[in-house]
Amino acid sequence: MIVVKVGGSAGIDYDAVCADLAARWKAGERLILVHGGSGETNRVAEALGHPPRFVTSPSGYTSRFTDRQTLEIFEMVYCGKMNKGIVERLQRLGVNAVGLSGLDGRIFEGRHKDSVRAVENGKVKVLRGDHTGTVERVNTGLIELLLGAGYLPVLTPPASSYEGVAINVDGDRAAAALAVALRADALLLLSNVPGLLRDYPDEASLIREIPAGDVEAYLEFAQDRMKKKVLGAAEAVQGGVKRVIFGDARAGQPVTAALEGAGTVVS
Ligand SMILES: Nc1ncnc2c1ncn2[C@@H]1O[C@H](COP(=O)(O)OP(=O)(O)OP(=O)(O)O)[C@@H](O)[C@H]1O
Repeated sequence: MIVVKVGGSAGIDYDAVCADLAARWKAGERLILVHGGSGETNRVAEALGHPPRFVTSPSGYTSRFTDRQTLEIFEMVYCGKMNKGIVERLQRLGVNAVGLSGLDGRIFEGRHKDSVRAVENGKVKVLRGDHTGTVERVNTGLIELLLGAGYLPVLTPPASSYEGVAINVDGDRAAAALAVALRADALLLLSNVPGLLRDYPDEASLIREIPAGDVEAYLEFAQDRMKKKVLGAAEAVQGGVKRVIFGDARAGQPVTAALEGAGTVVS
């Protein structure tokens, strides 16, 4: 079983990702796709007059402040345009894909965090009304039901809180939780960069290998949102996933290339 997470940053070639996935699926490989949608969410939020707000925690992690209106825009893009766009591509390629969010059947479940600590103008502030959380539980029963019946699951945030409230969760860490829960052989984190760069944005500074026991030491090279990807990789290998690969989804055969070792391989 392979869990593939494809991001939502500018430059990602979803046609290439879906064509590669479809070929592998038809050859008999068991796959699950998790996707993001941050770039398009930012664009739509601006267009709707509710621009995105990113906050940085005292420990340096950046996240989207998700008030109720932002959550609704997030759902429009992630569960709507992005999810259905990917499902349509796969259907056209002859793969019976089913697109679901983490809310559906509580595929992804976690605790709702209503407030976030953010550093603004050098001061730590507590912002309330946030709809975020971290995936703590995965409904593997529903995923296995779909896979067992021949459907390729295409999953996206948000998740469900334990009270049934929609929460924005990091897609990379959700994919890591899924890979752990399903005892996946590999987790691919595909985005618009060749992998983890030692000297971002210099693409020649690609880090090719990271020893599984040492992932957190590489957090220092990741800026902003890349930090969550590195954290997700650490969680996956600690949870027993044998290989995590940060790969490039901009062209070619992104899934195959990553599985063949292009990108940053954590093992
Ligand atoms: N050291 C680094 N190496 C590679 N990319 C980095 C690094 N530091 C920061 N980045 C940034 O991290 C981004 C990838 O993370 P991001 O979460 O934005 O992408 P995504 O997974 O495509 O999106 P989504 O949140 O929609 O799933 C890259 O586009 C790059 O700009």
